[in-house]
Amino acid sequence: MESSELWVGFVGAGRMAGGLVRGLLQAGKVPASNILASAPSDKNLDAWSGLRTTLNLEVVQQEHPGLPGHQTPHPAAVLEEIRPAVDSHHIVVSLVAGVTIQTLQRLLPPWTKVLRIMPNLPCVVQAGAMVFSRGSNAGDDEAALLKSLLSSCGLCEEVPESYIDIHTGLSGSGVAYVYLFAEALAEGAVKMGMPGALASRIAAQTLLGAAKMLLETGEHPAKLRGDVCTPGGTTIYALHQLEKGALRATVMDAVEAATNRACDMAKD
Ligand SMILES: NC(=O)C1=CN([C@@H]2O[C@H](COP(=O)(O)OP(=O)(O)OC[C@H]3O[C@@H](n4cnc5c(N)ncnc54)[C@H](OP(=O)(O)O)[C@@H]3O)[C@@H](O)[C@H]2O)C=CC1
Ligand SMILES: O=C(O)[C@@H]1CCC=N1
Repeated sequence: MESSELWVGFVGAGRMAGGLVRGLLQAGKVPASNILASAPSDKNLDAWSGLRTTLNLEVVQQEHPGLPGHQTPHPAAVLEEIRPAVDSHHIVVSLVAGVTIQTLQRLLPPWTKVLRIMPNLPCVVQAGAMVFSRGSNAGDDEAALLKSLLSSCGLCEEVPESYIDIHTGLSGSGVAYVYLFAEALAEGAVKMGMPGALASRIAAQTLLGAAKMLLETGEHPAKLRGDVCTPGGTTIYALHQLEKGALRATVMDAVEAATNRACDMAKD
């Protein structure tokens, strides 16, 4: 499909939807004139300047698929609202954490083509990590279209739906754990006398470089970590402190807590 024929509508104009739009626009995948977003108020719409914004129903009444990105206690109200306008040519894509394909299909007309995605915020800089799963009416064409669109925002893999909550704990939320780590690194350097702005820039570059090496070498992180440890040198002293603070177990607990919360949100 030509990008000029493709319409993308966002029900909910929040931070994650905005991040995906920025990724899509930067990659030239969809013209700005073909993007529409709805919100119940205009408090977040400043970030959407240059794009059209409207009411929920109108997003779906246009000739384009929808990406419901709202954060409400439960999606039922929003899906009930848009349901009358959902047509067989729409592809409904949900990025709502914890809401299953079964729930989406139950709340939409039975023939609706439903896809569920879990993105993360670095989509904004086209370095996102996304997974998606398809509902029973979504076929190869719909999956390929979604993958081609989202690949412009970063890594995008189709996975069994059972992995989506895990991906939420690992990566959707995981971005925040990494920011916390970056902050802690920089604060350690500030404590030792380095100016904060410089320490933050160096912390960010350290994370970027370490991530790039992981991806480009394909090595296990333990191997790369070992390469940094000069025998009797600085790094092993620091790692000993991190192990005493149970960093590894704490991070594993964090992924588990976020994954379990995503599962629980399905029941809210
Ligand atoms: N932030 C992230 O990093 C990630 C978020 N997600 C998912 O994205 C979704 C949105 O999260 P996030 O962007 O952080 O949240 P935000 O609070 O930034 O955005 C939520 C948006 O939804 C709008 N909204 C609320 N109720 C309705 C409604 N009834 N109809 C239409 N729009 C509505 C809000 O409008 P208003 O502000 O005017 O009330 C707001 O613009 C969540 O489901 C979350 O699970 C997934 C992966 C990562
Ligand atoms: O915190 C949340 O619930 C959402 C989902 C993943 C990232 N943000």
